[in-house]
Amino acid sequence: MKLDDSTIEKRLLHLPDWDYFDNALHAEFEFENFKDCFSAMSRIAFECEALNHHPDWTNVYNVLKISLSTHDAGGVTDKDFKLAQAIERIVEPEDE
Ligand SMILES: C[C@H](O)[C@H](O)[C@H]1CNC2=NC(N)=NC(=O)C2=N1
Repeated sequence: MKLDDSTIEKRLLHLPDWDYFDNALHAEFEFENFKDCFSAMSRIAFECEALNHHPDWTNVYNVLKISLSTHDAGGVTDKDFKLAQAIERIVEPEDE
């Protein structure tokens, strides 16, 4: 079920790397180099398969841009927050 804007904004208070616009959650992560970036991407890919939920993402060298939305629902759902949290645990483990 698509979440409403105020629910999304409230839940984003716990995810400071993420913004909400264009009906999706967005984050950008910068790594030391391509190897570190792609390594994080492959770890994220396993989480996506486990959750059966997949990001729109782009990678240029050491930068990873991720957008999360639930295509079937036409907006942001709990699945997107679950995946955003899983991505945070991979990319920013020291924040846990
Ligand atoms: C059949 C399968 O469950 C769907 O295609 C899933 C897979 N991953 C998905 N990922 C995202 N981001 N949105 C979806 O609607 C979606 N649907």
